[in-house]
Amino acid sequence: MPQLRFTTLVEAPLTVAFDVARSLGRPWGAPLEELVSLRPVRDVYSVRAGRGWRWLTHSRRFSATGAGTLVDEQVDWATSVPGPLGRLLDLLLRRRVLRAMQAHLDAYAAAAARRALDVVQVVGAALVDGDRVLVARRSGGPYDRCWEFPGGKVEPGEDDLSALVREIGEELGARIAPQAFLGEVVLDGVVAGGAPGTSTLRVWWARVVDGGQLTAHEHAELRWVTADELESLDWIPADRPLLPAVRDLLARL
Ligand SMILES: Nc1nc2c([nH]c(=O)n2[C@H]2C[C@H](O)[C@@H](COP(=O)(O)OP(=O)(O)OP(=O)(O)O)O2)c(=O)[nH]1
Repeated sequence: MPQLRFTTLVEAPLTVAFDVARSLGRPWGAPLEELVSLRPVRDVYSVRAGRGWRWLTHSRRFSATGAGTLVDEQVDWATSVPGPLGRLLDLLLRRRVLRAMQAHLDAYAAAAARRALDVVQVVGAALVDGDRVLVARRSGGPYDRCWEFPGGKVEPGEDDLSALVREIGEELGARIAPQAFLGEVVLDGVVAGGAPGTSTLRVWWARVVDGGQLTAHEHAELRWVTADELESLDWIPADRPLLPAVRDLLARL
């Protein structure tokens, strides 16, 4: 069965990458049927009886990376003509799909990066020391007394890692070295006046580099916990999907 794959790295959080992809539509002239829509990680569309094809499906997977959202797309189709004529038709369709997707993806990546500028992002650190990770308890606001990853909002023009280093300096009085990207979750609450479900929290594994004492300048409490203690804490609910990645990290180190 003919098939083409495409990979695009979009400078936008998962939610923006997904929402912009959907608002732009698909580069096919025929009506689309939505088969799957799992915001913000996956969707699948199909087109029936288009020009020259019997059917065509277009699936996308959106995954978080430290550099933005990776969008993996796959287009599968079947032609209605058998034999050599069918093979020729397939070649023509392949060229058409390639051209349509390339134009679509260039416009898409640019539109998502532009939209990302309007969405305030949150970054957090999973600070590890030995077999423990630092968790911080919020003080005040809608998540009063809930546990979270220390961090905060990325300021306009700032990149994620600079924001992370700055926030941890302000909140804990410590200098950190980010090590690796751990994961991204959708925040269902309002962040900086934005629509609920638009901002995401992106968390990096990090180490404290200056070896000094950590001080809770903005939190009610700081605690170093083991992997086994993680689940039982009263976390901000949106953070929970990140806990398996933190457990894995602690098991690996
Ligand atoms: N830092 C952090 N924020 C989280 C987590 N989970 C979660 O939903 N949030 C939400 C709570 C807030 O709505 C938002 C972060 O805002 P913040 O108040 O910590 O940011 P900030 O330090 O930049 O604060 P400010 O400018 O408002 O003073 O993200 C988490 O694990 N860590």
